[in-house]
Amino acid sequence: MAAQPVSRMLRRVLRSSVRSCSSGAPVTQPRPGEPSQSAAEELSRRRQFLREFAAPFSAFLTDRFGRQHSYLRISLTEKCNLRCQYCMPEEGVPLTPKTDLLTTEEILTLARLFVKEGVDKIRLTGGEPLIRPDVVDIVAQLHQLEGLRTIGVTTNGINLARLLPQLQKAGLSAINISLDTLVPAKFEFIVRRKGFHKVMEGIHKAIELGYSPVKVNCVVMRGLNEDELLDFVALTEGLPLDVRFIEYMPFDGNKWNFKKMVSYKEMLDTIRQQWPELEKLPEEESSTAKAFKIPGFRGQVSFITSMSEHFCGTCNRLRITADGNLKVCLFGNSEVSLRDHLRAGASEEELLRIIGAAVGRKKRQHAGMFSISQMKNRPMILIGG
Ligand SMILES: Nc1nc2c(ncn2[C@@H]2O[C@H](COP(=O)(O)OP(=O)(O)OP(=O)(O)O)[C@@H](O)[C@H]2O)c(=O)[nH]1
Ligand SMILES: C[S@@+](CC[C@H](N)C(=O)[O-])C[C@H]1O[C@@H](n2cnc3c(N)ncnc32)[C@H](O)[C@@H]1O
Ligand code: SF4
Ligand code: SF4
Repeated sequence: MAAQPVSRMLRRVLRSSVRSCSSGAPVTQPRPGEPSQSAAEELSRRRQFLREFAAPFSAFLTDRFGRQHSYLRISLTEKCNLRCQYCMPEEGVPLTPKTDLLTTEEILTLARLFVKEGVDKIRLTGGEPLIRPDVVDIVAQLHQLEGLRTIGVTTNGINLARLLPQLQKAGLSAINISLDTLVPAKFEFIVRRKGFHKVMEGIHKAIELGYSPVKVNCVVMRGLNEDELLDFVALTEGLPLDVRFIEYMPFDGNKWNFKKMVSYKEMLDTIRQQWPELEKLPEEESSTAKAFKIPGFRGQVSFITSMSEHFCGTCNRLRITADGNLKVCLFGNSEVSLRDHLRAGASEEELLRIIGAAVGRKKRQHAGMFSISQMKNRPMILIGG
């Protein structure tokens, strides 16, 4: 049951009006004598309108809790030029033989199918997506897909300054860069490789090329970098960055333990002690991050609170791993191989039925951090975030 083109258009217009509202664009002006409406009220009014009047979303991408999955994360590679402690074991991970990884054609075939069904945002991840030799070409081909509004990349930033001009020309619209410390020696310790200055160069290149905001992902770990929270916040005074502090999450081989996790509340307290004027901002309904700003600063800070306050209720994300598995939840170990079905010659309808069944089995929420830490899952590098 493919979504109708007109209803897709309507949905998109309405969604974009919700987005423009949540991103701080002007809201409806009050009539003379009426109280002015806050951005949050306006956002909630537009969402209500969207729920009531927008045409149905693809049934295959809608789960039993009514969540509509319009955001697809595709892992382009299992390899990486860094070895971050929180993501992978020092000795590396067993890699899938090349013949079992998705080819570029297979990635594009799947992307086309998902976009046809209503996915309007694709994020390329990895491993490190910018080490895939044809990444620029993949972005260019995705850019041709009608209905795809956002093409994003999450990168460690090492190859970014060099590749970003080409990626931008190819159609890359959003960029998230991982950086966990502002101290070069600590960088080497956390990621077990050199490259701090290249990442900084990548961040400045993204700003120079007009990406706004440039999101900086910072995984906060006790004893490692929680003492740098205020320095990261200070960075947003003069730069149009969205620094996103991420709670440390458990994955296979990353030695997670509760004591190393710094919770959202604790981070917020630390920042509020220095900047009591920190102000909450509205955000998109399905955002992974809670956003804040210090009045007068160019940038903002956010918190990705997967562990202490999950956001599963508004989840709109599906994942395809580099070896072609559809993973409906970051913390769920149930996967289905789209690669095998594709290679066996499955038709679009058959693929959609398989995708729909997997989405239908998606759980309401993740199992809680202590259960997750005991569960079998992939190492993060083989998922892609
Ligand atoms: N729990 C949970 N965490 C997620 C999910 N998607 C992304 N993250 C985590 O959020 C952090 C930042 O991920 P990004 O790759 O920048 O993606 P994003 O947060 O969706 O980025 P935007 O599209 O810019 O909102 C990483 O630690 C991801 O693992 C999700 O669906 N569930
Ligand atoms: C797995 S990486 C892949 C993309 C790219 N290599 C990068 O580092 O940006 C995607 C995101 O997941 C985050 N991440 C990795 N391991 C994590 C963990 N244990 N807890 C929270 N976030 C994690 C990274 O910081 C990064 O922002
Ligand atoms: S977080 Fe990204 S850069 Fe770091 S090891 Fe994992 S995939 Fe590589
Ligand atoms: S943990 Fe799973 S259900 Fe929750 S937001 Fe992440 S992907 Fe979605």
